[in-house]
Amino acid sequence: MEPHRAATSRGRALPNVLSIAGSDPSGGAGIQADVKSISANGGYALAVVTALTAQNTMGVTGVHTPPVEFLRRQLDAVSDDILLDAVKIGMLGSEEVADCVAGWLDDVRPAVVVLDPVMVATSGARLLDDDAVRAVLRLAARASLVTPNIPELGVLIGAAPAGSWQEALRQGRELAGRVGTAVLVKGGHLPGPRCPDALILPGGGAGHPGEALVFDGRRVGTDNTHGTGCSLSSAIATRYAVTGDWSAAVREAKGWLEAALGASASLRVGRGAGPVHHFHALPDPRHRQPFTDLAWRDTAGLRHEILQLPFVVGLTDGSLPAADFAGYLREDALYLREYAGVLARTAALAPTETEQLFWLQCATSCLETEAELHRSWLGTEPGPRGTDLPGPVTRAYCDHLVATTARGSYAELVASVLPCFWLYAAVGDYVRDQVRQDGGAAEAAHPYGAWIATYADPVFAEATAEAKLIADRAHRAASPDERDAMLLAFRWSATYERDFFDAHRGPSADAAPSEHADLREGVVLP
Ligand SMILES: Nc1ncnc2c1ncn2[C@@H]1O[C@H](COP(=O)(O)OP(=O)(O)O)[C@@H](O)[C@H]1O
Ligand SMILES: Cc1ncc(COP(=O)(O)OP(=O)(O)O)c(N)n1
Repeated sequence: MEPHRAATSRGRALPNVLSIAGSDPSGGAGIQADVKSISANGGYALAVVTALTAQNTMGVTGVHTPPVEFLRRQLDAVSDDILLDAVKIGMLGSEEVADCVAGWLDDVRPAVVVLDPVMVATSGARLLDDDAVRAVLRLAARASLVTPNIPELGVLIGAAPAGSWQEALRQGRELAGRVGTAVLVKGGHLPGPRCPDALILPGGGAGHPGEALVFDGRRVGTDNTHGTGCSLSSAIATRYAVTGDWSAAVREAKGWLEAALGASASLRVGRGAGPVHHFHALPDPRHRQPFTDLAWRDTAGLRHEILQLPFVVGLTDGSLPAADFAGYLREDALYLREYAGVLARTAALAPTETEQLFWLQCATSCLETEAELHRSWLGTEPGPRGTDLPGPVTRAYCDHLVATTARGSYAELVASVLPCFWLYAAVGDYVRDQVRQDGGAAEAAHPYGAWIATYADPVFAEATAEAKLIADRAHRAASPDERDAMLLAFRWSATYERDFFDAHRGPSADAAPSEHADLREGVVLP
């Protein structure tokens, strides 16, 4: 057996780790899982394919093994050129393939070899001929570590699969003694809430031959265990190449795999036993960008729709009927009253005094704007609470906001209140710019010119900018689930903003602009 040599990668950024294994086109096991696992654990992955399987999460439907001469060619091509810090061996399929790999190992003598003696897939499909077991044992004697699962361990020592952890450890010791190689006994196939693995070094880690170093772990409640053996052995090979320490390599690889199993539900691949999430530790690319960039891009379609709405077109070219504009202002006043309450609740959840004060000031200015809308534009005083009922869109929008306050996440709430600032400001800027493009005279003569001029309020623009900064800050501090919830909350509010504009175009939409001349300069609406 090749003595365990320390990793040769020290001084290089990443160790070169070669996987010699079969292909699983569904990506969860085999060489595809190995490449992901090596990469996720800090190695540079190389891959030599022993066999092709037709496979998905439900099972294996076929195996095709290319001529072994070509396998040897692949192996030589890699080792002639590249210094290998570790080799992981997976599915071999036949005695001929196993002997070909053994011959190459004898010629190249890589520093570290981890052998996962793949025999049967979780689905039950055979991935190794019966008469190839002896060839695998010959290969095991050339490896640094062998990682059989419970049934494979039984086959390798010619016994029935162990029915208990103690029995598995006994079998592991027997295998280590027979092949003179370290053995990792894996508890995945045994029942129970724990999922231990144990490392048995044939020479004994601390001078105790056959001593088992147990790595306890919890059993993750998932069916997504396709490729756990492939992923674990590749991760151990990589971490050993980095650390030069088997105990550290197993501990780190096992911890990584447990987290990959825990995150597997987020992948949703196939209908059977799904893959683990090899890259669970990488930040979700969606979350590396500021929330405001993500949310703005996410709602591009909605914003485009808003600018095409008859209400916005009519407001811009002055053709909006007075009744529709008045209806819009009335609903706006009702909305602002409830929105002020939502902002006050946002303030209550704010993590800093500065943010708390900001939301409270916004709530106050909403109530002032509501009063101003009534006095200057609608010719009424704000009525007592509950006397004037909002329309269905306003009701639904406010209910969405209030429901978000009830869920209690500050980040989600900030995302849900933001479109009212930002979309209103953006639509306002658009309308003002469109009207200005027609020249100052057109602006002065515009039936809604006085209203449109209010869009230029610098205080509101400042508040919008501050609300965006707060949303980005909350997003950075949020959990992945909360970040998803933020995006969804923003999208819902943006949808209601669109519907709010869309609700204010009545049957009088064809009316001539001259009917609205009385709206200029804040003249009281009917
Ligand atoms: N449900 C689970 N929760 C946590 N770890 C698991 C689970 N299933 C398997 N493992 C771990 O995955 C690795 C591979 O285990 P095992 O299923 O025994 O091998 P194989 O995938 O080769 O059949 C081991 O480290 C084992 O402890
Ligand atoms: C091509 C290929 N190689 C190996 C396996 C078995 O992988 P393993 O990690 O033991 O996981 P399960 O398939 O047993 O879940 C495979 N299926 N395909």
